[in-house]
Amino acid sequence: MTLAIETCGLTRRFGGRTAVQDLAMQVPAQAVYGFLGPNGAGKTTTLKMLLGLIRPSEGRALIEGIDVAADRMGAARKVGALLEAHGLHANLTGRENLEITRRLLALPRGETDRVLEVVEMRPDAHRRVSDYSLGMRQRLGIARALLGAPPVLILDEPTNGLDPDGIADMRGFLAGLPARTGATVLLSSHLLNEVEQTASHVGVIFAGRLAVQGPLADLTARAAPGLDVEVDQPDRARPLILARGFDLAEGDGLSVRLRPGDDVRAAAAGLNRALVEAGIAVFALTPRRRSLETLYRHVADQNRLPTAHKEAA
Ligand SMILES: Nc1ncnc2c1ncn2[C@@H]1O[C@H](COP(=O)(O)OP(=O)(O)OP(=O)(O)O)[C@@H](O)[C@H]1O
Repeated sequence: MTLAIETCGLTRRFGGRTAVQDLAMQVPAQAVYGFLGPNGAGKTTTLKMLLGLIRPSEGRALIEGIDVAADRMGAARKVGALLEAHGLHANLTGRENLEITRRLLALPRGETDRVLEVVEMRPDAHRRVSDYSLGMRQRLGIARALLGAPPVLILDEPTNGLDPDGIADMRGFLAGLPARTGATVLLSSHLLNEVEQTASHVGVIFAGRLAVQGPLADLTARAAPGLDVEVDQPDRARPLILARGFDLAEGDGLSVRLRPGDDVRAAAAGLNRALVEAGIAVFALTPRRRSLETLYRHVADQNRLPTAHKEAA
């Protein structure tokens, strides 16, 4: 497997505080890698180390095999980035903004039209950025990251602040980027739905440590199936469920976590019988599909941290 991004023992301390610890990230070429974690987990610090904007305290980061600390400019040539602060000039047009970067990078003239085409913004290129929606600004920021066709794109929360339509558009756009441009995409997010619908690979970071990583399909297949249980006496049902060897997830309601490999239908039938025999009325037993959220909740419980936000939309 060719790796577009690889980190070994990557660690960053701020004073006595460790923001990122011993990170071993592996992003295969042409993946869309969703880098997921709650606020303050260390995502931005990691991205900044990958971009050579801050130095690691220990360990190293490789972009397309180039050590970022040893050859910062060489590594930078392989990467296009979208960070939170765009630095777009609001009083210039979209095209003029791109032209500034194109000239700085000494790229051929046609490059601006090429990236405008990729983000489908040619019809709006002549308008001032001050008249753009947030979604259009994000796209223009991505167009700028695409200038020079770098093999790796690093995008920090690319759907931040977008409306539901904008989020859906951006997801489709990002998921299709590797096929359209051959690039590898690393995107950070605290939104599970976004990552589940966009990414081919996922890494979850908690308190500076990578808790899980791998192809999304493998990770969700590994997630234990679940059952949501609605009864008239949850307080009596709870110990009964635990006595049958199942776990209960934190939160409102009775969210039963089965064991990996458990048959959901057999577990539901057995649980239903036990509850009814105990005189508890069962209103509903709803299987929960294996999803990134199931896995995330499990890892979050193990790390005793709040779950990431579900999308409001
Ligand atoms: N320059 C800095 N000085 C001191 N502490 C810092 C600095 N930058 C980040 N930190 C700390 O490192 C930890 C990780 O922060 P980081 O911004 O990487 O998290 P994050 O996962 O990107 O969170 P968010 O989603 O909120 O941006 C936090 O505890 C943060 O306070």
